Amino acid sequence: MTKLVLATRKSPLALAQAELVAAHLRTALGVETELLKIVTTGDKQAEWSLEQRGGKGLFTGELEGALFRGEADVAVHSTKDLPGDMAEGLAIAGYLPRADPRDVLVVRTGVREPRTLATGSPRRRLQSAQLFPGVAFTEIRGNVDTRLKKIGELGVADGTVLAAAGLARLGIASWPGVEFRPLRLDQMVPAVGQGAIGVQCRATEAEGFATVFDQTTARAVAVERALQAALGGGCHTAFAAHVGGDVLYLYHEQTGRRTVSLSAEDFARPESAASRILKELGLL
Ligand SMILES: NCc1[nH]cc(CCC(=O)O)c1CC(=O)O
Repeated sequence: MTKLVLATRKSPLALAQAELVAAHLRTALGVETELLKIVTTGDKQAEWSLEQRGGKGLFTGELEGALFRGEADVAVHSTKDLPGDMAEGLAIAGYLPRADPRDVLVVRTGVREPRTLATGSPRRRLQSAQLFPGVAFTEIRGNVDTRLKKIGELGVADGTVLAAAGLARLGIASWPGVEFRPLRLDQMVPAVGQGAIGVQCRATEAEGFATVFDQTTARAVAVERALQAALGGGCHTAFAAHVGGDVLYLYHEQTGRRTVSLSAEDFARPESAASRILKELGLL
């Protein structure tokens, strides 16, 4: 097989994720890869509020374009940033084994209970407000290290919330001036696909990757993404779903946090499972 061109964003986290996929493809397929680094709209607009502008596909659209035009063979994404409905003609080739899916509360050293949190994510804001009644929120943008500096050095807020997987992939186990406190799945339900690196390809080539990626992650993420698609919301609605083993953790602003046991049949038919579960919760 010839070299595969792998499209990735240029952020440090995206590059770390692309290297993991490149290494995996080398081991699994014996194929070498070449990185095509792309600056996406989301990267250029660091000062925008994602909620105000609508975050859908901001980090993924340009990578998908490279696949369509044949400039890249695969695109690497944080599954969390992938819109629920995939562009026609593209498919998920698969996922790397999911890393720690939890969110981590990052607080300035010494802060016991944060009174201000810097996060723009409605999912994190609403769930944090239940953990810390009365907490106030501010926006925060930028790469993970910028965010950590804003809390530890600049004190723009008492804390923020970050994905454990992102911190781990950047090799950040500690940071000056802050403490990391991982939140349990039942305290802060992770975003759909959080911790899973997704590999996208042209639909016509998906079969070639059938046995290359992680089936357990695919099975879990299929249910999470089916729920997201059925609700029709992008990544910036206050909705969260995470499947760990046979348990679905769900958060919706109308229902709060819920857990649902999943059957083998649910995993075999994620779309039917999603609509049944959402109907039972009164969300459809
Ligand atoms: N919102 C940006 C984003 N997209 C994916 C991750 C982390 C890595 C992952 O979830 O796989 C992050 C950073 C964060 O939310 O802390």
